[in-house]
Amino acid sequence: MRELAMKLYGVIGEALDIGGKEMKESIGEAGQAIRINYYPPCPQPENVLGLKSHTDASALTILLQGNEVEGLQLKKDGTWLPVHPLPNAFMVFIGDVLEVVTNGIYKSIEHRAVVNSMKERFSIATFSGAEWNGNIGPAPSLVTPETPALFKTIGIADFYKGYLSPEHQGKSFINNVLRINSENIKY
Ligand SMILES: O=C(O)CCC(=O)C(=O)O
Ligand SMILES: [Fe+2]
Repeated sequence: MRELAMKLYGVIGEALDIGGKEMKESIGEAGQAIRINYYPPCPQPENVLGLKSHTDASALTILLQGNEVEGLQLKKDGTWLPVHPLPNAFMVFIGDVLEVVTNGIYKSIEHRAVVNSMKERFSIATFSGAEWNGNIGPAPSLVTPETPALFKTIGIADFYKGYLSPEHQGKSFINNVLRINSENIKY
């Protein structure tokens, strides 16, 4: 999974014309975490969420929908869209770290999981994140006089502290704290 994430950073760096090397250096020696989510059947699925709306703090999340039960939803233009599970396919999400590193060119995706009244569901998410001791900020080549830095550069430990603090919901940490001139942003 780590190798796959590193390959994807390389390809994203090429796509942004900054090269894979700078993209990988901006993320640093990527750390890995894994979460296995289990959603038991729920008799009143309309009253609960399996996982509330969030963006991942990772740079990239590689997700396997473990059985072929629908539950994952993505927010697009303000509407929740279901993601039909495909057998043997990984989903790749952009996380908040990659939004910051790409200076807002790649946007982290808001997603959630709903539950099913009859069927259990499980998913396996691997999170590829930034180096624990490093800093996180826009990749240097993506900051130019025409495209000034949209985000501050901060230590990754402070990044996770902010992401996890209870007063922040969804993308409010990167949008309200890390974003420079956040008053100009329309949500
Ligand atoms: O269960 C899913 O499909 C989503 C899991 C997820 O978003 C997460 O673990 O961060
Ligand atoms: Fe997630």
